[in-house]
Amino acid sequence: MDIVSLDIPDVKIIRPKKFGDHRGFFSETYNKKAFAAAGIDLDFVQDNQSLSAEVGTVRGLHFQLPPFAQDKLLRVVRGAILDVAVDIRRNSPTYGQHVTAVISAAEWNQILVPIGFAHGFCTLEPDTEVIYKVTNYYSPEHDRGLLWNDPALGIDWPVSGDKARLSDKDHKHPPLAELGDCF
Ligand SMILES: Cc1cn([C@H]2C[C@H](O)[C@@H](COP(=O)(O)OP(=O)(O)O[C@H]3O[C@H](C)C(=O)[C@H](O)[C@H]3O)O2)c(=O)[nH]c1=O
Repeated sequence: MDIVSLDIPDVKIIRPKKFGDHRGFFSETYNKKAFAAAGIDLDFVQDNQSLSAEVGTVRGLHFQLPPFAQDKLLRVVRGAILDVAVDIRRNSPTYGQHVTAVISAAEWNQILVPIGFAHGFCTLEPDTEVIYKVTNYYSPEHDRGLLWNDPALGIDWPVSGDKARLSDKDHKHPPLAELGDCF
């Protein structure tokens, strides 16, 4: 298993080993002991899966407030996404800054987005299927969002606002300037 930190080092890219043979492949996609040995000691309590049919589907930017804040370990089992994590930890030197990574079935990579980040992605291929583990349960009362295309974030999304496919909810999140203190 390889682990690489992104420019905001709390966000990491993990690539598990993939054992191929004439039948196909096998991969341990998560191993708590291996993660702990790499200094990532998290207890995941819920698995999520989403399918996005169209290229340019944007889900995000989402987070849950404490005490239901979530670390997320995300992978793509079909297709590809541009994944985005925005640092919204008020006292962080990288507050308001973001990192991106292409996460795809072909790359067989994963992204670890810790508590304190608003998370989202844009699909790069049709019928993209994402699976991710979270360290806290879903709590609608603590579910919050940040406006995906807030100019203040400077995120270079691969889709323009008029072409992106979003949920009604995701059109209405506040920009960073109106977010207040969350973490
Ligand atoms: C997140 C979640 C949602 N739901 C229900 C609530 C809605 O009725 C339906 C769709 O939820 P939503 O539109 O929030 O789904 P996404 O837009 O894919 O949200 C996710 O998108 C980005 C990428 C994230 O990082 C979050 O994990 C998550 O917010 O599933 C549940 O029942 N449990 C859950 O944990």
